[in-house]
Amino acid sequence: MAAQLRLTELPGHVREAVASAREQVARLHAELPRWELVVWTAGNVSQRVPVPDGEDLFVIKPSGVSYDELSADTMVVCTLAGEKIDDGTPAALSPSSDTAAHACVYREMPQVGGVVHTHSTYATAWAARGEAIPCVLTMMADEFGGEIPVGPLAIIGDDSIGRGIVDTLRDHRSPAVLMRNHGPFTIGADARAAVKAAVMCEEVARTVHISHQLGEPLPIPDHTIDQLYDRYQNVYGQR
Ligand SMILES: O=C(CO)[C@@H](O)[C@@H](O)COP(=O)(O)O
Repeated sequence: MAAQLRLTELPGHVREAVASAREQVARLHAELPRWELVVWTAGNVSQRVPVPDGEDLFVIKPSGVSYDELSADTMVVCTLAGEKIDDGTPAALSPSSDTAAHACVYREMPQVGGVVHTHSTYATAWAARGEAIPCVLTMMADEFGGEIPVGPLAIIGDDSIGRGIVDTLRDHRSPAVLMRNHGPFTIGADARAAVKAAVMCEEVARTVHISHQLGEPLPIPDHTIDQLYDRYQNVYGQR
């Protein structure tokens, strides 16, 4: 625990931002079983807490806690070094086992406000083959701007998973990466956007898998992908 950092001693606006992030992240974890992206506790969501004139923090779920037992009060607050602060939760309550990976993404990609990790079945099946999901659906062009790339085999325990995510996505339009032999990690402007990317990643992984079983999916020309991506990112929905 970063003992020198105590939530109760932070400025009021930071404490309010932490409280809001805790509510959002706790609520968003319910989306993982809702969209059948996880079994048991095998997935996690986090959100950055910007700290003006200081180092940002982030909020992440506690490790191994059932989704129906999660609440805002149990969301763990960490530094960008991935260390739990004195956040009011029991000292023994450990953050997600993927905290180092989330922290690495937040340190290296300042535009990222949310990170999600699941082992959703079809996306993880593509990850097991180390095969990128080709951009053969307009929905993929819309959300991912091209293929969903594969990241390296990296073993949990240090920030090698995080470095693999950053090295793969840093210069890529996709908000999702299939970490080889492991599963998808997604990023977004906030946790909700990262959860959406995880939902869409599993949906297109399933569709392209089914298409592959029946024949060879047809590629979409790059200029068409660009056109679809631009429309979806800048026009689609309510502005
Ligand atoms: O993939 C792994 C462990 O290998 C983790 O993402 C998964 O079990 C979820 O762990 P947490 O409950 O977030 O610690």
